[in-house]
Amino acid sequence: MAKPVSIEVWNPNGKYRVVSTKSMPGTRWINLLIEQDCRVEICTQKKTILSVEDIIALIGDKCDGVIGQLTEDWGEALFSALRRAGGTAFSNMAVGYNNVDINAASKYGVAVGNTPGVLTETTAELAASLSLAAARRIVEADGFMRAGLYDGWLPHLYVGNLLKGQTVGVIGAGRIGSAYARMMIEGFKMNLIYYDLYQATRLEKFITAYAEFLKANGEKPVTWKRAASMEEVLREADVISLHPVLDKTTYHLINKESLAIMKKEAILVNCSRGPVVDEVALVEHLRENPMFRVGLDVFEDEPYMKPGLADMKNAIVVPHIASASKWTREGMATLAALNVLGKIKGYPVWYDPNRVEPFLNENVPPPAASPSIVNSKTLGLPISKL
Ligand SMILES: NC(=O)c1ccc[n+]([C@@H]2O[C@H](COP(=O)([O-])OP(=O)(O)OC[C@H]3O[C@@H](n4cnc5c(N)ncnc54)[C@H](O)[C@@H]3O)[C@@H](O)[C@H]2O)c1
Ligand SMILES: O=C(O)[C@H](O)CO
Repeated sequence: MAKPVSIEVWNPNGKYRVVSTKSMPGTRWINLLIEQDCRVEICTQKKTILSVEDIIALIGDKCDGVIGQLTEDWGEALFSALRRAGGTAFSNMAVGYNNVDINAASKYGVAVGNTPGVLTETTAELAASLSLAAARRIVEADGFMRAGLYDGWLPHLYVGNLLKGQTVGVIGAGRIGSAYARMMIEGFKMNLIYYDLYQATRLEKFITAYAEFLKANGEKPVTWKRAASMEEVLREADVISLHPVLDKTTYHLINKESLAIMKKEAILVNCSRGPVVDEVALVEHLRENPMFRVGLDVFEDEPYMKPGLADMKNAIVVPHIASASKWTREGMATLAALNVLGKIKGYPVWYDPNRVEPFLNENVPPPAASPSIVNSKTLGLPISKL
């Protein structure tokens, strides 16, 4: 028998019981649920990662829907428990849902929501920050200053790379990968090479138009190329940023062999998911190639780092904060709550998960729809015509 889990309750007399496994930023998401007759229970347990047993205890005997986190293992055990409690709705407070077994959810008739779009620019900005920090050795230089080692300007002190005119490589040019590419191209006039299973048509059009603009103003135009293979990107790019989903095709996409074909002074950034990179191979590569630099927001065995990584001066590491801006995190909470609410109330699924802005305007009520349900087709859920 699992121990009871501590909770905070809002609107105790609400008809529908919605559980959030974590406190989430802002209050709009709570208010939206309360306005629609939900009793909201927020787990207040002082434990960062909840176990399956903890969550089963939270679900209890009657639960209509759950808002969960990417650190939780949402599989057979949790979806069957949710279904037994009468629940049909779950949403990750994240766009990535590799922690969720979609087949198990669909088997129990549970809709699975995620939070696309609201975090695109915020995440791309962190990838751009890591790219810059690595190129200009900002973290190393900051440590040097704080250690009191600076005793005057020197021609060789913390010399890094100029991004202008270099090539940025993007693996996975979806929402975030494309936003990052635009930042690096428009901001730093880099050239692009990308690899994705699909053509990034809008991105290509943007760069073509930007190149025309530069040319018309007497500047060197930027260029773009869609690579036929990921290896082509790795060979040619000076800065490579990883933005694919994590699935069987992308697990250890970056490994000993792929690292070996990258330029010795390349920069690698990962703001996707840790297991996209073989971290043991990466530590080895960083050790053998001191001019190779890496910026990591995610780790293979999160929250842990593989042995040796923390000692590498050519690595910048931050704790999975790519989507951590106030506006984005509040928006993610709102989208996750509305995913769950929409299913409970029998609303349709929003017609385009790439256009979620109408749900984020605090001055008007959100559309009566679930913003993004990833198994909507399998469950045969109706799509909004709004
Ligand atoms: N670090 C963070 O805090 C953070 C924040 C947001 C998202 N993410 C991660 O970023 C991922 C991408 O988010 P998004 O909104 O851009 O999703 P998206 O679906 O718009 O983009 C993912 C892209 O990856 C491509 N892809 C899939 N398999 C591939 C493969 N084998 N090789 C190359 N490309 C492949 C897809 O075609 C797609 O274009 C999420 O799934 C999540 O895991 C991390
Ligand atoms: O997938 C996601 O959304 C992130 O990892 C957290 O923002």
